[in-house]
Amino acid sequence: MTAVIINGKEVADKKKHEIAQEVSSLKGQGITPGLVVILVGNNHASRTYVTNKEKTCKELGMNSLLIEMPEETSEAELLAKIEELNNDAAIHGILVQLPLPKHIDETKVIETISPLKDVDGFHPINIGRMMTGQKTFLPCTPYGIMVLLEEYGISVAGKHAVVVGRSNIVGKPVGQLLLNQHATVTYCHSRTKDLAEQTRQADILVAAVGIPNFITAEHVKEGAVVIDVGINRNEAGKLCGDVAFAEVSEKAGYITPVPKGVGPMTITMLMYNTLQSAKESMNRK
Ligand SMILES: Nc1nc(=O)c2c([nH]1)NC[C@@H]1CN(c3ccc(C(=O)N[C@@H](CCC(=O)O)C(=O)O)cc3)C=[N+]21
Repeated sequence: MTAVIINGKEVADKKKHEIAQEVSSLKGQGITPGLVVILVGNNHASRTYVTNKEKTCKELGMNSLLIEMPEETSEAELLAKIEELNNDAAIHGILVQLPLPKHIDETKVIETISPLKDVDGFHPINIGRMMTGQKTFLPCTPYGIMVLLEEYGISVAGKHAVVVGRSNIVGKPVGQLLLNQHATVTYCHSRTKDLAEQTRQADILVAAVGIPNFITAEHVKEGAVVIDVGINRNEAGKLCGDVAFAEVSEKAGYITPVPKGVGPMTITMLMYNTLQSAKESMNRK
């Protein structure tokens, strides 16, 4: 089988167009969605994503504010900045780029962001709401994956989904969203015995490990849907995922490439969440 390549860039462009239209109508009602991105220190990889987020905000007619704080910023200073933004009515979304310098407690930072402005969907209140299937901000990468499946007409109910990786930002929540859509979900991780035996059961396989070429053809059932969440750099400095694309795309039914797969959807869902936040702020007035 030769896999259908899921074009994340194309789906992202379509969704962004819809978001831009809504932003424009919201502006007519006197409100412009505003996103703040806080970058602490100068992690090079973080900077490209941040630039991308700013560019997309502008494209969609939203306000974007980048706050750069030096590496030496204390935890107290960062928390004070977040409190200030929590109380700023012009700001609808607050994203603190992760990872943070080691002297800052990420959990504390995430818990300080108002759940009403937590467009990353990382606050424990929003995670709890997601788990119980209530309406809330969904984490952007998992949400983007669900939108890709929907756009390609891939049904989830009753399917066996296997998630490799159990991070708080991708692995755990994507498994939860798949479960909410009635999949049977298996989580695999570094302590899993005989990984390939597990992954070969997957109708839908999500790779969120952070190791290039970790998932090979032997891990994949013929015709499976393979979602690659990895963002790695190979020896040549080229962006690559967790899946050995050439060999797996000969066996899978559907596959997401890296780049132009899941990545563009992540930023798009961030914009979507920011738009929803702005709309909800109007309803509270
Ligand atoms: N609080 C927080 N929220 C995040 O959402 C967050 C974060 N911290 N820290 C870093 C990761 C990484 N991340 C990406 C977003 C888009 C692309 C993306 O658009 N990738 C393009 C290519 C970009 C390129 O060429 O470098 C693609 O896959 O086609 C990648 C990675 C969000 N993150």
